[in-house]
Formats: sequence, structure tokens, C-alpha cells
Amino acid sequence: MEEIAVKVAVRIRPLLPKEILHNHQVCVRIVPNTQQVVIGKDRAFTFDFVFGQKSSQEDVYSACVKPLVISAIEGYNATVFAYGQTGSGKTYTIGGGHIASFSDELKGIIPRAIHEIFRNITEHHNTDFHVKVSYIEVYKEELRDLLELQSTSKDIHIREDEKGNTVIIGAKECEIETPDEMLSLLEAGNAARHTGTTQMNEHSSRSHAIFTIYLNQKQPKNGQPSNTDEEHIIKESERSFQLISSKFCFVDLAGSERVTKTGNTGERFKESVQINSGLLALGNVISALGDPKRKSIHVPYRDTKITRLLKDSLGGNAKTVMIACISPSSSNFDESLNTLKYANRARDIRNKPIVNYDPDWDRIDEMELQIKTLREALQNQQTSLLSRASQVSQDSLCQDKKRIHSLEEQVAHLQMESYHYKHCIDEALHFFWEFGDANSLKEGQWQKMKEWFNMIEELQNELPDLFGADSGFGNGGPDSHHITIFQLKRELKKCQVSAVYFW
Ligand SMILES: Nc1ncnc2c1ncn2[C@@H]1O[C@H](COP(=O)(O)OP(=O)(O)OP(=O)(O)O)[C@@H](O)[C@H]1O
Repeated sequence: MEEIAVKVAVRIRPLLPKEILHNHQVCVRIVPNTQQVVIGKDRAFTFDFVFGQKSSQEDVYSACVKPLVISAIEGYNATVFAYGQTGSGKTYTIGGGHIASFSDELKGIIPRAIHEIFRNITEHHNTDFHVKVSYIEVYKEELRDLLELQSTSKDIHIREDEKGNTVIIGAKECEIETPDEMLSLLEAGNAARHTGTTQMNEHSSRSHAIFTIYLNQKQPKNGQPSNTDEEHIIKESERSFQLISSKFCFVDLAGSERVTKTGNTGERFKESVQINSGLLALGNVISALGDPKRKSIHVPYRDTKITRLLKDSLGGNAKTVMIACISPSSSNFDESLNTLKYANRARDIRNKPIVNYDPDWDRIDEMELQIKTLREALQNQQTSLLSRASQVSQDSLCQDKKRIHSLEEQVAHLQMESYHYKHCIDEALHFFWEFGDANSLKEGQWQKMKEWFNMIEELQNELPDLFGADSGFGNGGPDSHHITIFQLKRELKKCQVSAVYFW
């Protein structure tokens, strides 16, 4: 996995009207055509990007943030965070505050990124995007949902998933369809954020704010042509997809401040203490991560909420840009020098960005494929069962035919035998009639003769077909044999018809 450094930009804001009024001197400058900032006479620092007093919002956005938007669309997590002394221009740069009152030119990073993200979404015809947004703040070490103000800090928790991603549980995630919807949530969240007036800044942010855009994309796996390409239309059920989930965090940190200088008392003083301790903890995390022996050093992420929230952005799997904001005024020399040192340490942090494929989706994809294969196997089995059954029916029909044929032969044989016996009986009968009248027979012989005649009569009644209905002992003969064969053929026909009906 490739390691890349956290990129650090420095932005020097212009002198403010009141600073000009008080004749403040400028103590910071940029060395032309370099990425160097010099503070005082000769303290020089090199950064990835440097922006002077004349740099526009668009300059900052397109150099530092636009590449991160592209990365987020590709599936990387991205973070941009603004750090600096109170009143140095963090909220202005990030795009907080009352954004609707700004002209397009003055709009900060978040509104620009929102438009860029939606522009990219409309260009990716092949991909289904689901966009969500959450907006929370850490105020006096408590989490607050800026999109659901009635929820309490106890409802929101910070967790880490199995991949080391920071997950905010319990914060409202709003589904978004258009850039305007997202901008109005940003505006509403900005308005709900804790701000206050201090001597250093009329609209000072008293909290760390994190605006997160979640991008879930369902896209065809590599190598599959687009369905907009008419020659390659693939059935939806046959396409295989991958799900990529990334997030883009925009972090506006509360400003570091010297309590003596701000003149804060009461609630503002308590806020200052919390803000400074959070930023100190963040400084410790940055120092630990930038330490060459960092693998053996404990990184104190768990010390504060803001360090826990930024864990995957600092030393994790995100692509991260830090924008250090400084005031040019010599009255803020010490704070600006501190910010430059702090920012310089952040350049040593190495992250390991990865594209966030959703393994659950891969499993679903795999299961869908298995179901498809099983369905096909089941269908094949049904077809082969049917053909086997029809083979069986053909076989049994053949067997029936054979059985009927052998029965026919048996019946013909019996018919011939019975015809032969009948012939013998007829012969015997004629012989007895010729033999003489009853008087020539003895009593016993006459009795036997009568019994014999009765037996022949009974047989005639029982087997009329054999003896023939119209004659004494009938003339059954070969005709009755044909009748039986005809009946058997009829039975055979019935068998054939019922076999065809059954299958
Ligand atoms: N690059 C800039 N160009 C013009 N004005 C700027 C610039 N940066 C900051 N300002 C102005 O400076 C003032 C302080 O800026 P901002 O509120 O953004 O500071 P901050 O660092 O967020 O302060 P805090 O930490 O107290 O919230 C604002 O009036 C803002 O409009």
C-alpha cells in the first residue's frame, strides 16, 4: 500500500480594515515562484502550496481541494482541515458562515466542492450515486448535531470500523439529491454553530465543525461496457457491480487563542481553555505521527474528541490537506510563527489511502451469482428428469405391448385346445345318440348318461362364447378365437391412449 504525505498549504489573509486603521505592519511574505513563506526577517518554511494576500478563493480551491474531490469520486476518503489562530481566515477559507450573503467569487471551499461533486456525478452515467451529508461540531468537548439540534451529545458517539475508518454513530445523515439541498443544509448548520464575539474576531467560531459528504456508488465492474452504448446492452440481471463508499470531511477547527490577548472571561474563557487543549492534543498527534520513530511511539488519538474524529485523516487511509491560515500582521507574529511550525510538522505525516470497496456488496454479488448457477442447475435437472420420464413411458409401453402379444398367443392356444375338446365332445354326443335308446341301457348306464348331458349343458351356460349361442353345443370354432383377439386389441388400444394421456 502506497504511503503519501499529508499535504500542507499556507494561506496568508490580507490585513483587515481595522488592522490597516491601526497601521499594522506585515511580517510574513511569500518568496516569488517558490512554495516558501518567510516570517520576520529570515524564518523560512516550505509547504506544498502557498497563497498570499491576493490569492482568491478559487486559487485555493483548485490547487488544494479539487484533486481531493476527484479522489473522493474515485473512492478514496478525503479530508481538508483549516488550522490557525483565531481570526486568521479559517471559516472564510472553508466556506462556513453566512454563505448565502457571499458572491460566487467569495464562496469558500465547501460550496465549490459541492458543485464539483454533483458535476462529476452527472458525468458518470454508468454509476448510481447515493449522496448523504452530516454536520456536527465539537463544543467544549461535547458532540453536537448541527442538522438535528434537539439531539443531545449522549446520542452521538465516535467509533472505528474494522478498516480503521472513523464512524460517527447517531448523527443525522441527510440524503441529498441536488447541490442546492446540500447548500441549504450547510447554511442551516453554519447558522446553528456556536459562535461568539471576541476581541480578536467579531464572529469567532467557538467549536470545531465537521461537515461530511458521504458518497456511495454502485458501478459496473471493470471491463463491462456502458449501457448507454447501444451495441453492448447487457441485461441488468447479468451485470456485476461493485459498491464503493467514500467520504469527504471538511473540518473548520476553532482558532487557537491567547487568553490574555483575547481578553476572554467567563464562558468565553472556558471555551478558550477547551479549544486550546483540543488543539494541543491535535498538535501532539501530529508530532507523534511526524516522528521518524513513529512506529514505536504511542499516538494519543484518544485524548480528545477532535483527535479521535481526525484519526483516519491523520495517519489513516484518507487523502488529507491541511490549510494553515495566518494573519500577516506583526501583532500576530508569535501566533503565525507557531502555526507555521505546527503546519511544518504535519508535512511529515504519512497516510495510506485506499479505495473503499464495500466487501459486503462483493459478497452479495457472489451470492447472486451462486443463486443464478443453482437456478440453472435446477432447470437442467428438471429437463433431464422429464426426458427420462418420457423414455420410461416409452419403455413401459413397449413392455405392455409385448405382454399383450404373449397373452394373445396364450389365448389363441387355449382357444385351439378348447375347440379341440368341443370337437371331441360333439363326436361323443353323436356316438351316444347313435348308440341306442334309453331302454337298451342299464339303469346305472342311463343315469351316468344323464349326468354327462347335464354337465355338458352347465358348461354351455358358463361358456356360451366357446360353444356358440345358437347350436346344441354351438359351433364356436375359429370365429370365437377372432372375437377374443379383437377384444384384446381393443384393450391394447386403451392402454396406449391412457399412456399418451398420462405423459
Ligand atoms: N483571504 C481573506 N480575504 C479577505 N478577508 C478575509 C480573508 N480571510 C479572512 N478574512 C476575514 O477575516 C475575518 C476573520 O476570518 P474568519 O472568521 O474566517 O477567521 P477564523 O480563523 O475562522 O476565526 P475563528 O477561529 O475566531 O473562528 C473575517 O472578517 C473574514 O472575512
